[in-house]
Order: sequence, then C-alpha cells, then structure tokens
Amino acid sequence: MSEHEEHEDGDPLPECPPMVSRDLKSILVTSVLQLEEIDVGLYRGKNHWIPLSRRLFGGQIIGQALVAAAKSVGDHLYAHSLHCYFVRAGDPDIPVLYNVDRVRDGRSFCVRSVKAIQRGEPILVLQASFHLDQPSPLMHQFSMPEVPPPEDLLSLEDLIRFVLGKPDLEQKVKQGFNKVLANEVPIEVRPVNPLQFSREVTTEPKRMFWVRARGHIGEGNMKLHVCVAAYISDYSFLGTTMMSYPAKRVKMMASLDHAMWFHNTFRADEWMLYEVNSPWAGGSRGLVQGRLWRRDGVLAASCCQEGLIRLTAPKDRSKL
Ligand SMILES: CCC(=O)SCCNC(=O)CCNC(=O)[C@H](O)C(C)(C)COP(=O)(O)OP(=O)(O)OC[C@H]1O[C@@H](n2cnc3c(N)ncnc32)[C@H](O)[C@@H]1OP(=O)(O)O
Repeated sequence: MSEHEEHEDGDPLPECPPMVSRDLKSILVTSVLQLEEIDVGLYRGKNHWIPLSRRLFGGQIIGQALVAAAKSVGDHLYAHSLHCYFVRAGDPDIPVLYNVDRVRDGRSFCVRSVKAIQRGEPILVLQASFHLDQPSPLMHQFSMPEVPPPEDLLSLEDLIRFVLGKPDLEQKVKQGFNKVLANEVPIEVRPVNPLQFSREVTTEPKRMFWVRARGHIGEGNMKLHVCVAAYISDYSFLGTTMMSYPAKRVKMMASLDHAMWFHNTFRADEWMLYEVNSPWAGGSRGLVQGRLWRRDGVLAASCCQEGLIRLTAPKDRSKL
C-alpha cells in the first residue's frame, strides 16, 4: 500500500482545486524544510501533509533532520550519505525539535548525528556524513532503464481521477486520493506503468515513476536539493513490497529505517526517475531499494529502507 492508498475513514469527495503553478516556490523550501533556530544546534520544524495513518511522514522527518545537520557544516561539504531509524511514531499535532551533535570534523569528511524529538523523546535518530567534492579516476554507474519521458505519461492526479470514477471504491481510499488531488502532497509523480498504480495487476515488486518537488526551487543550492530528495525518497517507497500480492488488508505499515547515498548533483524540482524494487519480505518486515536517476541518465542517489508490515488476520473460515 503506498502513501496515496492509505485506508482510513474519510469525508465525501471535495471539489478538486486547480494544480499549483510550477512558477510558485516549492512549499518544501518555503516552509517544510525551513527550520527555526531556537538554540545552538537546536531547531524546530513545521509539519506539513499528514498521511491518513496520522503518524508524521517519514520523509518529512528525514528531510528536516538533514537540513538541521547541514546547518553546521561548511558550504564546501555535501551530504554523501545518511542512515536513520524511526523509533517512535511522529505526532502531527506538535512540532518536531532537531538536536544536532557535531560528531567529528575532519579534513575531508564531517559527521553529524541528529535526534528528532517530541515530548522529550526521540522519534528518529539520524547520522549524516558530509564530504568535500573530490575528483576521482574511479567512476562507474549502472545504465538508467529506458522508459517513456514524463511528458508522455499521465500524472498521478489523472490516474487518481480515473480510479475515483470507479463505483465500488471504498470511502477510505477516496480520502487518501483526495489528499493528493488537494495538492497537500508537495511532490509530483508520473508512474511509468499505470496498471501497476491502480493495483489491477499483481506484478514482481518493481516499479518506476518520474518524480519531482511540486513548485520551483531553482539551481544553485545543492544542500537544499539533497534535503528535498531525502523528503521525496520516502514517498511510494515501502508500498512496493505489496505489489506481488492481491489487495491485502494492511493493519500497520511504517518505515523502520532509511538510508541514502548521494552520488551526483541534481535538481529535485526537475523530473527524476525513481526505480524501486523490493527484493525481500518476511517476518512482518519488507525491504525496498531505490535509485533516483537524473533524466540525462546520471545516477543521482540510491536509497534503501526496511519497513514493518502487519496485515489483519485472515477470517477463520472453518466456522462458516
Ligand atoms: C511512508 C511510510 C512512513 O513514512 S511511516 C513513518 C515513519 N515511520 C514511523 O513512524 C515508525 C516509527 N516507529 C514506531 O512506531 C515504532 O518503532 C514501532 C515500529 C511501532 C515499534 O514497534 P513495537 O516495538 O512493536 O512498538 P510497541 O511495542 O510500542 O507497539 C506498537 C503497536 O504495535 C502493537 N504490536 C507490538 N507488537 C506486536 C505484534 N507482535 N503483533 C501485533 N501488534 C503488535 C502494539 O500493541 C502497539 O499497538 P497500539 O499502538 O497500542 O495499538
């Protein structure tokens, strides 16, 4: 189940507002990733787009924690990797505080540890490492998969409108879809295979979609693009684990950890191909791996996540 397919009770369908113009600044940079400094190494974030699970979106907490970490490193250093654990559900009704520990400052690398806190207790622990941009004779990458360009594909909104036209759609599913249509999700998505999106087929747990931040960010601030990509990378990620099963009742789905490696410069407000697969699930957990490709074929970032997936128990048919 991906983030736009959540199952919760909901309101009737609202009117669909017009799409946010690409000329408007992305809310990710004007609000979500703008942290308020409240003391040395201590920041406060604002919550935005609350999934129907009523727990804070993991990508928001990662993105904000990375912004906090990046504030204490020089402009010549760039995040090359992050590793984190989600240890408690984030409460959407109160802000998250970010406490940064300057673990080490070296000549080429700086490491920061960030604790995201609510009510005095950690909800996320994150380590991020920053590296000097250094030339290297060692250079390789896989080739980007060949897929249609985003301009030739339907947007998530178009696909959602199509699915909403189905008469027997659950009210709960409608509410999740309408949150996407109301532009609360600050990300634009164009699935490469629309049939996979509408869950009409079960396939190998592999999918690809074009993705970018909604609204304009502009070039120049690579630190910011990296934090936006960290936000984006948690979207429709763990749901990949469910693709090879016919619709199952998910009782609880939550990311347990998340890791990212940043390989090359990119713009998070320009289309990137997110290639996602789930090589394994078992023991109420599932693993997902992802690659974010620039549309010119350069590998921008790699991601990996393990998540908790608890299904509702099947009905006991023996008594029927
Ligand atoms: C896109 C996806 C996302 O962004 S998800 C958002 C980011 N990730 C998160 O918010 C996850 C944050 N982490 C957590 O919530 C905790 O670490 C989790 C994963 C829940 C830890 O699980 P656990 O150690 O079981 O916690 P807990 O004992 O407090 O129980 C939480 C609820 O789960 C239940 N539980 C526990 N064990 C079982 C079990 N074996 N089988 C079935 N249910 C179990 C507990 O009863 C408890 O339920 P309840 O909340 O009281 O209703």
